[in-house]
Amino acid sequence: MRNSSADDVMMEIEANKPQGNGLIVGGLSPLSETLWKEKTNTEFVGDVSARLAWKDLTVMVTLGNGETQNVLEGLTGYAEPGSFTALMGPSGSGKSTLLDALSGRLAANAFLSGSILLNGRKANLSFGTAAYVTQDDNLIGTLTVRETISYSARLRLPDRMSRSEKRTLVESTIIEMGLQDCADTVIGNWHLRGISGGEKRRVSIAVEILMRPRLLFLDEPTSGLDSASAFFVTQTLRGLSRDGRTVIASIHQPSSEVFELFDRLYLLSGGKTIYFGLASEAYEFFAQAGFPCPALRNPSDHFLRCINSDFDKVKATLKGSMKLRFETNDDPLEKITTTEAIRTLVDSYRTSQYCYLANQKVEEMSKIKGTVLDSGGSQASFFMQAFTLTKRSFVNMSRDFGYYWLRLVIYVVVTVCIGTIYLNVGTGYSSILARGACASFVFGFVTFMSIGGFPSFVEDMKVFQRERLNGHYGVTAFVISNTLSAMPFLIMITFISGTICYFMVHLHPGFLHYLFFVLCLYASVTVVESLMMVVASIVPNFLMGIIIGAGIQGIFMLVSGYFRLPNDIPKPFWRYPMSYISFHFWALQGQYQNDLKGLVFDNQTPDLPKIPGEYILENVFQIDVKRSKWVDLSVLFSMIVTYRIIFLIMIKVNEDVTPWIRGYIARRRMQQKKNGNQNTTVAPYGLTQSPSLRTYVTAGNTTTS
Ligand SMILES: Nc1ncnc2c1ncn2[C@@H]1O[C@H](COP(=O)(O)OP(=O)(O)OP(=O)(O)O)[C@@H](O)[C@H]1O
Repeated sequence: MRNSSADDVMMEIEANKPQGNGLIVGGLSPLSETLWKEKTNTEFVGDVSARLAWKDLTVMVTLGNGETQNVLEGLTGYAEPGSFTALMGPSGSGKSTLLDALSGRLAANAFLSGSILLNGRKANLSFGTAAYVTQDDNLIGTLTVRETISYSARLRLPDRMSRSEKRTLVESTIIEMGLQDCADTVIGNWHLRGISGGEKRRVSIAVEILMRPRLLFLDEPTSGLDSASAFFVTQTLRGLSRDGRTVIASIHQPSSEVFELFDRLYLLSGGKTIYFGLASEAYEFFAQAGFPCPALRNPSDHFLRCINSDFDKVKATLKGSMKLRFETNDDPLEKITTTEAIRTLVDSYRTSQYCYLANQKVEEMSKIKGTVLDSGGSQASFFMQAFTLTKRSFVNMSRDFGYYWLRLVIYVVVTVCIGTIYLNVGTGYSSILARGACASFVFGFVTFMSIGGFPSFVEDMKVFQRERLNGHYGVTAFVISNTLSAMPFLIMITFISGTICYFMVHLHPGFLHYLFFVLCLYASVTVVESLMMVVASIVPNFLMGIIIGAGIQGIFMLVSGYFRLPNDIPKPFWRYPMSYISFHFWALQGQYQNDLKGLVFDNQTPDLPKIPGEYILENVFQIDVKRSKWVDLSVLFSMIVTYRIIFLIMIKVNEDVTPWIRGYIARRRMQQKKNGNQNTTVAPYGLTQSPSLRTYVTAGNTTTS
């Protein structure tokens, strides 16, 4: 069977190959060519298009009880430059798994056998070699479409590329994706009305095609869109493929207009191939197999109707006249079960010319060793990445009312309340405890409110995970930018609220005392932020994260030395190490000294001598007065650094160690099951674990498909 339309396209691309200056770049538009030239100093670049082939691909997953399940079984297929391949099948047929297997993103409990070849070589596609557009549009809601694409360009394009060149690339991408009309509209979030779902999807695609990747994977790019938006998105994808790119997308339920845009169709059911070939010939295949598409039925609906075994359950539950109507219908599908139809179609495909041609083509493709495509990840320097991320994050924080502005309002209100309650606290006998309680409330409850930023951290983490997996920037640049961008807001919030509190309560007078108080408040709030970032990297669900963060802070508060005096805190666990780990402990110790040292307080009765602050510190609050309060402050700052380092380590662990451990556990379970029950299916010979990042990327969405 000849692929006439794809061949025509290929000829067109061949004819358009730019030549000259000894440089030959295959199948690229002038813009794409610029990027590839930027990437290499070699005289001869060669054909950089991506030919992807997969042979006998089997994916087996281990379930919680150690049982195994084949999600994909012996799939063979290919995707060529200049063509748009659609993966279709009923829910649970393995579309996402095939896409994940091809892009190197399988879950840790999934094991892969067979081969995946990119340009005739074993493929290793993780971190940016291929672009992957996920189902969820994890974009920053406060940025406009143009800003989103521009920041992405600055994050990844080489530093030596001029600003005007970068701008040209951004503008051309906006035009390519048909986003001109909404270029200056914000993406939108919970309080900002933004662009439509279809436009969001196109922005997600625009960001991924900026670096002109040769291979583009998309997981259900049309899901949740109305038919017009779905058509527009699909047409854009087809347009992208015509630029010499290889585009593979899983599509759930395409309309007939959308279906007509597919070049090739990979139809799956229960992890088996039902059909692979030209989309336009699927109609003929189904007719040959005994399931012709009835007149007036959308072909894609018909194909999915034939292979969706859920229809058996629907038929079984239909009673009476409806059932009779089915049985008297001429449609062959109404006479047999879907399971039987699937079996017939799988067998028909295996013995068909389509299968024969696909195998032959894959054999051919595996013999030709083409260009090794390097990572399509960032080409910007570390400093450029860190600078751009800091700026982007700062802009987002300043525009998102819920990030810091709302907190500023609450902090001001709460500190005015504190100021009113402890107004001019003085140096009377009763003010000794009042000062202690005031400090405890400020460093306990006021810092606790920083937990309110957690939902925003979770959103940031989702964007980071998407961008990280597509190789946009490194972990260190993200951690540094995150720390720097929040700094001005935290300084503003803590200095404004700290100043209100300090002057209303009339704490120990003197500039250094004031400075210490606000610095201590700033450090404590930043420690809480850093702690919550660590929590966000472990528990990306915002409700669970807030509960865990609140729990940790509650425990820290208990051992701060206010609710139980330091010497009375039970040893060894609560006193050592818990009170030393608690930032409240250091903040309170420092502030008590800052406030009381040097002051003299009235005694219980006027005839008794006045009480020096040092005496109170040592005997009432059990504070070590020999230790400088600045030491306490330095400990708080070192905690910020420590938590940020833990945050960085946790991200690295999530990326590298967790999938490895999960894979190891899955193997162990499988082995144990095998030992306990010889009949259980176990990994066939040659099954290898795939490079795994899928759990990591989906963790934020609490789904694995
Ligand atoms: N890592 C995994 N662990 C356990 N089961 C898995 C795993 N990955 C996939 N599966 C199972 O394999 C089957 C195919 O899943 P997959 O997500 O690939 O289907 P799909 O065709 O993309 O479905 P949908 O259209 O609903 O997203 C499902 O039954 C799913 O539960």
